[in-house]
Amino acid sequence: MNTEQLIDRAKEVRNRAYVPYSKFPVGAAILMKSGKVYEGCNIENAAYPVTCCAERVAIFKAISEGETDFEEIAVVADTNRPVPPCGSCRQVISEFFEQDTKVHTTNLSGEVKTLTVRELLPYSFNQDDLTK
Ligand SMILES: O=c1ccn([C@H]2C[C@H](O)[C@@H](CO)O2)c(=O)[nH]1
Ligand SMILES: [Zn+2]
Repeated sequence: MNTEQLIDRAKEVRNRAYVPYSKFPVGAAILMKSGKVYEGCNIENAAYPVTCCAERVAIFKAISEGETDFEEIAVVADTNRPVPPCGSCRQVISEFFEQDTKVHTTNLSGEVKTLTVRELLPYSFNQDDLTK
């Protein structure tokens, strides 16, 4: 599975987004080190803050299946620039991915901007901060 194929999987799952409020579908696909792929789309709610982003849906699916070895993630939306993951997702990505893991942000025009987790969320709060 190459990056292009992973982006295609993100585009596919984007079609299953539940977005009656924002009408802004997002898709995410994660390649695990095992070769397995986990997909996620954003799922909204009438109580708006209950919404879960595509990235977190995909990550939580993997974690709940006992898979923790993340290789790379692709995120896609219909945006003018490659879609940047929100702050909450950056924090969750940072919790579970190695800091040099690649995050491929993309849009439907085919633009791809690849960042590392570290670049996406520098100076992150993490579990080391919990113990002095
Ligand atoms: O990277 C992003 C950015 C936004 N959203 C979702 C949240 C909400 O459902 C909609 C508009 O913010 O897009 C994602 O899923 N991922
Ligand atoms: Zn998010």
